Amino acid sequence: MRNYKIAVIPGDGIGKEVVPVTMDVLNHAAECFQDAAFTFTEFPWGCDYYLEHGKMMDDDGIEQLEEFDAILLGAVGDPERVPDHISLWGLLIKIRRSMEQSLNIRPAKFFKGLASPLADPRDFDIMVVRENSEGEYSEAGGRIHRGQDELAIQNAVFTRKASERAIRYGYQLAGERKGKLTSATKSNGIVHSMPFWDEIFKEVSQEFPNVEATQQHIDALAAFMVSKPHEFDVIVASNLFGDILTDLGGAIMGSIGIAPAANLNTNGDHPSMFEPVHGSAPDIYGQGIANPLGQIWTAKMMLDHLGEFKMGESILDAIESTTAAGIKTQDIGGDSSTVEVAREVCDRIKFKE
Ligand SMILES: NC(=O)c1ccc[n+]([C@@H]2O[C@H](COP(=O)([O-])OP(=O)(O)OC[C@H]3O[C@@H](n4cnc5c(N)ncnc54)[C@H](O)[C@@H]3O)[C@@H](O)[C@H]2O)c1
Ligand SMILES: O=C(O)C[C@@H](O)C(=O)O
Ligand SMILES: [K+]
Ligand SMILES: [Mn+2]
Repeated sequence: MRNYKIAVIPGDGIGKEVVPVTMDVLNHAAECFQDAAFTFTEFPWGCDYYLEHGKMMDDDGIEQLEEFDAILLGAVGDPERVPDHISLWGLLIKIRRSMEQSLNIRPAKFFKGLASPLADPRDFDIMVVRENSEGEYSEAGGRIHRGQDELAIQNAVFTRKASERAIRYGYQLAGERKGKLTSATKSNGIVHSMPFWDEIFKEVSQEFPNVEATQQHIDALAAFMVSKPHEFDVIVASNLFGDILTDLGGAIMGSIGIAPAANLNTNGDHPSMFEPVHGSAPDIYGQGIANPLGQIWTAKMMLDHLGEFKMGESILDAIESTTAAGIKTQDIGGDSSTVEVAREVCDRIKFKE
């Protein structure tokens, strides 16, 4: 019996609704397969914790997380009560950076049984590799003066090391898939970091002669993701560009409530973290209507990461068969609750040899 220790951080808002049902799905899959089990340890960190303790997580929170095989996170943010930059940098981004989760892998694929808002979505299957450690998300900069002379400077940071790491991963992944890699750039407007990114994209292409490499300015690329998503395979993007493209990826699938993400630690020194692309959705929190499929899909990504491929596949199959049967939350045109959808996914998990 393989036993996995999973740290669970539901966080804020609908994170507290979609995470518990995902633990049910994982437990259910473990019962079906009989050869692996999960021990979940829950952490109460988030905005409630901040308002009580003045910090988003324990001071030694990162050390506490080190002993786990993986982290399952819901969402962080309660913008009415805590400024978003405080909550995200105090928990989500803190974990991503301290645990060197330098890549954020986010799929977007055509889903059976889901009405995409696109008139002709075709059978698209995209993987976005988002650089997850630097770029436009940087603490370098500051604010000076007050009043009419006040100014803010925000520096983007692009290192050769992190850019190369994301781009090389993109090439490798494309090589294992359809062999097409698109780099999101903006080197017509952003004159230092983006030409640098493009140069690295070109250099690394030499190692992958079988991958068809294209670069596209982010504005046009965003439009193409809507007009011809089926032409993409892997897209590699800086932190902010990848962030934006992956909400778009969720939207063209049918809802951002479906899209999952894997924050991968690639040096093996720390656990990786699995969370949906969406946030805490304060507008629907508390109604029991949040779509749990994005979070449940993160369980599949976590299982792949742990080497439990069959179990992961069985969860994705169960998700697809649930939507195909029309059991869906409101955001994708159904009337089922979070709990009903998750229960249906559990019931549809089948053992695979
Ligand atoms: N990784 C994260 O934890 C993360 C990601 C994005 C936003 N946030 C935070 O979440 C808070 C809200 O941000 P936002 O409103 O920009 O983005 P959001 O993703 O929370 O919500 C955007 C819209 O999508 C809907 N939505 C999101 N997830 C859904 C689901 N599972 N089912 C049905 N509908 C869903 C919401 O109701 C809302 O209308 C902010 O504090 C923000 O900083 C956190
Ligand atoms: O900008 C971020 O990384 C936070 C959130 O929008 C996400 O996509 O995880
Ligand atoms: K999230
Ligand atoms: Mn985002």
